[in-house]
Amino acid sequence: MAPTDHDDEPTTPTGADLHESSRVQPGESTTESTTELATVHPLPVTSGPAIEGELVSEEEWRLLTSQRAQAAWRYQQYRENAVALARVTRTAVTHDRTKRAGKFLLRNSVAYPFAGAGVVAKRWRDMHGASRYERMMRQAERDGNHDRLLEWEARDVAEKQRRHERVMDWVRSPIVLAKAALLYSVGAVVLLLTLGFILWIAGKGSMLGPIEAIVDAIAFCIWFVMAYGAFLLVGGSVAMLAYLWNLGRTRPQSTGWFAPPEVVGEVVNLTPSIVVAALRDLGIRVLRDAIKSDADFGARMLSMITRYGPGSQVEITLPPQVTASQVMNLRETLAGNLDRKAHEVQFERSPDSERQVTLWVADSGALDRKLPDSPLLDPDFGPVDIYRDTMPWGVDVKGDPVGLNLLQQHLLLCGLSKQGKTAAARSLVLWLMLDPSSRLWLADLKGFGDWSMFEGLAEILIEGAGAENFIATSDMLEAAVAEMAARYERWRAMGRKGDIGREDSLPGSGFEPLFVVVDEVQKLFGCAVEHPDGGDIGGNGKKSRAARAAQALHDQARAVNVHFLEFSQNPTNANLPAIVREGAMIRASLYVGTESIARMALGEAAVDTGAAPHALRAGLDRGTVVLAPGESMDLPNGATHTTVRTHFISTEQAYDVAERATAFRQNVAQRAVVADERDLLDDLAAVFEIGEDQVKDTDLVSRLRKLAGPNYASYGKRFTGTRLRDLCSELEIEIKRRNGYWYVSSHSVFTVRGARDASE
Ligand SMILES: Nc1ncnc2c1ncn2[C@@H]1O[C@H](COP(=O)(O)OP(=O)(O)OP(=O)(O)O)[C@@H](O)[C@H]1O
Repeated sequence: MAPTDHDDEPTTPTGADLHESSRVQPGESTTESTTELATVHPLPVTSGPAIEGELVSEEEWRLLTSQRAQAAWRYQQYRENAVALARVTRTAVTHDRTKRAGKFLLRNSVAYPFAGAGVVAKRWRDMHGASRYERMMRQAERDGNHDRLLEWEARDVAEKQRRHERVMDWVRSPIVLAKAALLYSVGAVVLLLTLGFILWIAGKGSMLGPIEAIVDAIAFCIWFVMAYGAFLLVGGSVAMLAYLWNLGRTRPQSTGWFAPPEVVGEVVNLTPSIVVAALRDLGIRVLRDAIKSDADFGARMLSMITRYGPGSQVEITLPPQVTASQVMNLRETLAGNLDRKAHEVQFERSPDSERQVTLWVADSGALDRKLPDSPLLDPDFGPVDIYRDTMPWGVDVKGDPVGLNLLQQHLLLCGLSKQGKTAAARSLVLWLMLDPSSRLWLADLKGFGDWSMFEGLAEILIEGAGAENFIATSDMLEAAVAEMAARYERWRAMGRKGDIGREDSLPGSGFEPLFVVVDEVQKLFGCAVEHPDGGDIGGNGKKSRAARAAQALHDQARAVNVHFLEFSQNPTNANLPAIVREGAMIRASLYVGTESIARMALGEAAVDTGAAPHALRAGLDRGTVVLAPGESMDLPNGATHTTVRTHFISTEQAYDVAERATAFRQNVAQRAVVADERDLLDDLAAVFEIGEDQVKDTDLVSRLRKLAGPNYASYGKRFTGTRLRDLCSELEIEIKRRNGYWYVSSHSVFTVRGARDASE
């Protein structure tokens, strides 16, 4: 009961009440008898016995007896109610569901119909104005197509003339129209009277019958419109609104703030409108104008958007006067427009056209997911055969494993300090050592123990900076040049020609794969130390002993199984001469500070086509390398580079792998290269995805490799798109060429396999 409520009904006192009332009389102080429990206030009863006894607190008593306390209590209740109401309202209004529902309502009731009206207005302007002609003329002018420009100019003039004549017709027409109306009316009356006369003669009606019938019909129409006009109006308006809503909903441009939830914030899939809007807002005027003036709002620039790994991919054909490089230079802006970070946006410019670019956009945060462990850490991994296997360095951003062919390739890996260069480089050398036939000469010019696990495995191990070590490293390079020359001589003396094969390079053959590795190589080329035998060690000219030796190795060592692997911090012209940089076939870079350093690390071609180690995040993308593998690896779609998240192998784990490599060498009997036989037809049938009609040959090669695993030699590094096509031709599987790419037909694969199975 509220404190101000009263119960006017007299209540019958119970025995206990009476007993109590007999002890406590009104006006009597009861303090003494009740001090232990509570203060008893006598209720203001004027006469008669107490009808009820109740224990109340001081506050309750005030509420029962004081008007002011009751008013204060009421106000407090109002305040609490108001605060609760405000809180509930705020929660409800700011709740995600309310926002979504609000956006849904506004989108469907306002944004779509208005957008649809915009489309109709644009179409109307196009149909009735000169804007279409002007747009086409501007486009032709941009394309430099003068014939088309003149043609559209002529059409524009003709259309303007036609429109002028129509306007003049309207000026002249009122008198003509009035005359015509009068003539038609008189004619109609005469006709109806004639008809009436015939009917009257025939005794079938009155003379004015037909005229009366026409008047009745007109009266009925007026009545119908007056009676049902409201329905017609509402029906027509609803149909019109539905038409505008549908037009607005299906146009490719986003409705901005009103857009459905999947196209703002944490975007998972790309939609054409998002890509077009992101391109439009890049700040390239020509691109923006081309999109705005396009009847399709720029959607025609895009191919179908497809899922690829943990992201989506789309091919973009830019309008004339816009180049892929212009867009790639605005990587950060584009990434921001797509609600992504720069490293989550990958470009591959088509080798065939400056205006074609493939854009891959990672799902938000997908590139920060944990990588699987390196296969090298599996205690059962190895021994490897570098003639057969590829090095499982990591996975590319699209989630495909990257296997690097390191045989007869020189390699350069660069990166800013503390980005994981040593770890990424060391995993390569660990893998090489898991082939018992590989030999290693190693110089670590930092000497912090990062490479000490190779003691016992490396025939030469130099650790530490300082003049002595620079001299020793320079000697090591020159010794490698001498070894190279000796191998050539021996090979010639043996009367052999052509490549050195696996059988020729077994341990003890003298042609074992030799890997000459220098970590922190920039110190060597940047040093100002003179060799005791004369000449500078560092420098970038012809006088530099180290640079001369490196160049000689790059030029000729590959063919005789001598490899040069360099790992360098921030390369500059001073510490990594161009003649040394350019000789490496495989080039890779971790995060570097600027595009110009990226160019030194990876070369102009890779950066020009979109490779961007400078777009990686310092510290966050440790171990992520942008790889330009040259011809050592078939990249899908003929790409020049890929981004690899390398598997991390810690220093302790590196010791375990090195121990395993040592054990393999102890029982060095070269294992036979036995490969399980696989069936290409079955494998091809397995790698086509449901609904795929045809797939590029190089994509199939990647998929087959993934299917068979890194140890299956037949799908190893020599298994290229060309090889696959040859095998398909032998099996009579249909291959087609389109836009410069080769495609294998899935239908043909299944048909050939079905025929084979039936004949078996
Ligand atoms: N792939 C990786 N994932 C996570 N952390 C890594 C990865 N690679 C390296 N790191 C960590 O980054 C730190 C630096 O690694 P590393 O020594 O390999 O870098 P660096 O580029 O060689 O540095 P510096 O050139 O200064 O020697 C190490 O503490 C290592 O634990």
